[in-house]
Amino acid sequence: MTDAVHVKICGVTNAAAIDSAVSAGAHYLGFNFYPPSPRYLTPERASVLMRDVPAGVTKVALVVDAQNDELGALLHAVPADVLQLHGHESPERVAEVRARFGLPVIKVVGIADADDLADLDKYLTVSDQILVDTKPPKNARLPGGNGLAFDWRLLQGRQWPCPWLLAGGLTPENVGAAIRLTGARQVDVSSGVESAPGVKDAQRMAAFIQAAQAG
Ligand SMILES: O=C(O)c1ccccc1N[C@@H]1O[C@H](COP(=O)(O)O)[C@@H](O)[C@H]1O
Repeated sequence: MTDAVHVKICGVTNAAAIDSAVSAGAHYLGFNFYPPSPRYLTPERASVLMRDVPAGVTKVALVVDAQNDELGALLHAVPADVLQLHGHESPERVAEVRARFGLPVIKVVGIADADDLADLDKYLTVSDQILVDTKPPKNARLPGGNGLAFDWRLLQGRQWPCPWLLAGGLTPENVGAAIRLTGARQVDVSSGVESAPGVKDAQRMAAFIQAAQAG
């Protein structure tokens, strides 16, 4: 028997959403520190919410092209377990962040076509995990969290030497198919389990986790 698929619920913004996600079996919770996002939390607010996350659930701090002073202040304020780098961070920058701040790093790589998979390879030795997400369209307001899927067939037959998560436009309705097609053992979702931008829906989170683990 294989282990259950791990689910990351990204962009939780209040205690009720955290409770629902944890009760439903989320393995990771994502806290968003990108100010333009509807899921943005101030470090002060996030630190209050993160204190009550049970041990065993990984608290991920999502940042976009954050500089060292910003990261230092953030990690001084919040008890994050992992950093998610969701911007244009180079492999050298990922290595620097990991060494300087001493936390495991999830580097996000955006995929639109097969060429983007070559970029992914550059991060395999510097990142603890890779998050394979949809490359944002040029006119997108956000670098992620847009509810857009990429062609999952691009990942068929791929294997990487480090753990990875699949993201981008996942929903309770499509996550099972996405897992079957890609072989993902970890999935990440934000807008697909919301009733409005930034508002997590308890039923959709539970349905998503159930579908992923049945997947
Ligand atoms: O969710 C956001 O607002 C966000 C903002 C900036 C960078 C990343 C963001 N979200 C991440 O994007 C993926 C995919 O989101 P979705 O499921 O397609 O809505 C999500 O898993 C978050 O990690």
